Amino acid sequence: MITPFRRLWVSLSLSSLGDWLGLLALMSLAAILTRDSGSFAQYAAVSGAAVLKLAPPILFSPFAGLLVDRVDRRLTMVAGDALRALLYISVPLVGRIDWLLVAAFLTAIATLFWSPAKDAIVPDLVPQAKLRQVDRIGLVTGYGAAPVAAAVFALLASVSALLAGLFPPLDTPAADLALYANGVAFLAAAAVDWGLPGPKPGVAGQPAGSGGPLPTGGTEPPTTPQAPTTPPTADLPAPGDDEKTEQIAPLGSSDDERTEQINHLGAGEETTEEIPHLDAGEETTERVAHLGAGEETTERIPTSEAPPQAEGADRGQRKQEASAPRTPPSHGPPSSVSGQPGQPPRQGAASARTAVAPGRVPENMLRTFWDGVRFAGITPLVRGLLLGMLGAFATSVVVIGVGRVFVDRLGGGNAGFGVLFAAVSAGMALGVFVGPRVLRSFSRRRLFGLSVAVSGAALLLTGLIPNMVLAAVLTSIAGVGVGIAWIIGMGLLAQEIEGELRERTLAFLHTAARVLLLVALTVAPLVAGLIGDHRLDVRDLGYDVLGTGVVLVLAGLTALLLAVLSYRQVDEGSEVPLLTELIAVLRGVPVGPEKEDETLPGTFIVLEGGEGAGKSTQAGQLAVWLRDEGFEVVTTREPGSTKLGMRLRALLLDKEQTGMSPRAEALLYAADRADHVAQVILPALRRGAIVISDRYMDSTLAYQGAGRELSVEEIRRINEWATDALVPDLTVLLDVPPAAGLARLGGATDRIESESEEFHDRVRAGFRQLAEGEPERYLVVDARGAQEEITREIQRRVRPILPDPVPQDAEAITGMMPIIKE
Ligand SMILES: Nc1ncnc2c1ncn2[C@@H]1O[C@H](COP(=O)(O)OP(=O)(O)O)[C@@H](O)[C@H]1O
Ligand SMILES: Cc1cn([C@H]2C[C@H](O)[C@@H](COP(=O)(O)OP(=O)(O)O)O2)c(=O)[nH]c1=O
Repeated sequence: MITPFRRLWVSLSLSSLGDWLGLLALMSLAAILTRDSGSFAQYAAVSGAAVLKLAPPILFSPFAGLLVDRVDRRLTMVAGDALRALLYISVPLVGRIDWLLVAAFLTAIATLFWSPAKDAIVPDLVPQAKLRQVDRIGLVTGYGAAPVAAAVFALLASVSALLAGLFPPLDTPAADLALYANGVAFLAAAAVDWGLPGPKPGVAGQPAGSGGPLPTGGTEPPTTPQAPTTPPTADLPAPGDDEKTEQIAPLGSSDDERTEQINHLGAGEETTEEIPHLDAGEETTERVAHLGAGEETTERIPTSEAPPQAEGADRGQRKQEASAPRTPPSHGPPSSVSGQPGQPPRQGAASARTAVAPGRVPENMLRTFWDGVRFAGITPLVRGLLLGMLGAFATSVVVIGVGRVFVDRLGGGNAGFGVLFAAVSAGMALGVFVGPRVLRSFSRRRLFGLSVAVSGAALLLTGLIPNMVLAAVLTSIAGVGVGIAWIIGMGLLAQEIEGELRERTLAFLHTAARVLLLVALTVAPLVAGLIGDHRLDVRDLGYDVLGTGVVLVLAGLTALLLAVLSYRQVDEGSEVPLLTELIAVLRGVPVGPEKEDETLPGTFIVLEGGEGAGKSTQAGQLAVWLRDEGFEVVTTREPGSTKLGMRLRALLLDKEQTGMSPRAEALLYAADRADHVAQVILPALRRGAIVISDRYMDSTLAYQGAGRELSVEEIRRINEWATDALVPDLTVLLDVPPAAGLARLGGATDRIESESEEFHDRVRAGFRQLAEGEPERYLVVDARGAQEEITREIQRRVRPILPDPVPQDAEAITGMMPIIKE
């Protein structure tokens, strides 16, 4: 069955393919039609076609969005596709350059109206759970179509040449076939659009904007056709669905929707255990699946394995109740992101991206631009990133601007242009894809500068050595450089700035990229035309100086210069020289003499403090924030985060367990910690996650050391052994007078909480003493303050120690790559 969703997918793919193919074919035909009019006219025609096709969306997209709000979206889509089909077919039939230019402009206008109609129709056709997937499909079809279109173009050009060879009467310009094919693709898209469901009853005739919550972020209940009848999980596995990403709840979702999986590999047994997150002290149940010999079971067990009489077991319950009004506990599967409590419906990933999508935020482009420029001046890092990203992007676009004439001079013709275009765009796509994965232990900031430089060097060589095959290889390398720089730059920018400023800066980036694109496409061919082609004869050796080649060399040099400038701004000034670090990373050895032990890519943050200080609350808040920032976060706690730990916890907190000797108690906490580090913390840190633990070693030093009056030094030694000396990167001490903390909990309940007031006073003093000993590794916060203020204070302290981002949400960030066609 063809679902509306699939129809949409087919239609989007056809349109994207057609758009790219159209751009290539029009540029090619422009070159062919003006071949006899002198080289300058030829350059002007090629860049004219490109500019007329690309400029309207850049200049007018906000206005088109407003107009489309008043008409039927489906019909707008059908009309947009049909019109483009007719225009593309008309170009080779008329066969005149002036009509070609007019048609290029008109197709762009058609796209201008088609795009917002498509954006508005998406939420009507797609259940909320799939919006994210649609986002991704939009990106894949948007960018992925570029190299495919280029390949198709090269193929059609070759077929065309072959046909002309076999049947001389068919000797039409080689781009004709591509344009006809393009017309057919758009006709097909129009037919597919026709089959999309029309406006729903009640919504009919309503303006697109008010029915489509995507641009407005509306809060009406889901009205998608599938949503009410299909359970959210049932429609998840679909083509291209990525389980991992689905499990990561969309930005802004409440923390309790997320679960993490920890794999324990035991003797012949594999256990996948989903542990609860500490979200405002809330504990959810946990599902443990044992995969034994051919047997699979899923059992639900309570979080605390303590016997019923253990007071400790009630704590989770009580906390859950306390926080219930704020975020109702969710026992649902992690993927049920639709219908989230406390979340306005349909404010998923799709709207997160729309917030910065082109043409929406920059309502006043000039203001956006100006704000961006002003902000860019604030930090060197931001300045350097913008400089490098825009520079790399703009210079590589030059390849497309001069490419058509360049390959003509190299005897590449249409097929050659297709190959060149495919090389650049596939390179960019590859760069964006591998960027976060390449040289993981190498500094992201340095890799950023290097990628820009690599793309510059590749362009330089392309211009210097006019050879078709080399050009294809080198331009794809340039593309990879741009892609990597772009994805890393986006990640670093997102980490450096937040809130409204971030959106503005991203909007600026987007606008600037599009403007630069236009400038590069206009100016580059014209400069090439002005330079002209010459032949240098040095004694017997002749060298062809091509105008296009010179422009590529200039673009390469500019990119190299920008790479140096931006590298200077961006590099954090590590003592290890760039080359040393690079070589070390390539050889797979740790960098620098001081890091002889295993270097853990993750970050370890611990919250410490007395009872009721707000540790779980703050751990939850911190986790939500960091996840929104795109990090993988593991929240955990002591005691009791492993299977063994749960049993120890039950023993340790059971009030019936009277007369436990202090040393035994200290050793049991240390045993719990040893298991916790080995099973949960280290694996997460090794894969680069941020681990947030509610209590760690300092609790034992304070409670069993200061509180039980054992030797703090001895306990430290035992714990260093237990944890293999794993020290947190940051410990946040929430300092609160014991009475105030215990009062928040509504009185003492477990074995430790029921200790005397003096005991808790000693514990508090113990914590403070630890923090005073190592002020650079601690943040001490007065936990009597307002919860939100404490959260902000912690964020301020955490921000500088965050690792370079490895965006999991690569697709959301990729969305910021300027789309040429839209
Ligand atoms: N800054 C604060 N001011 C007032 N109450 C708070 C604050 N932080 C947390 N609470 C409340 O205090 C209680 C205990 O907080 P919790 O985070 O569970 O502490 P801990 O994990 O340190 O025992 C909860 O009911 C929580 O809502
Ligand atoms: C980790 C740790 C906890 N404890 C005590 C402190 C708490 O009273 C108890 C942990 O119980 P828990 O319910 O986790 O308390 P909280 O929410 O305050 O973290 O165990 C120690 O005495 N030593 C330790 O090393």
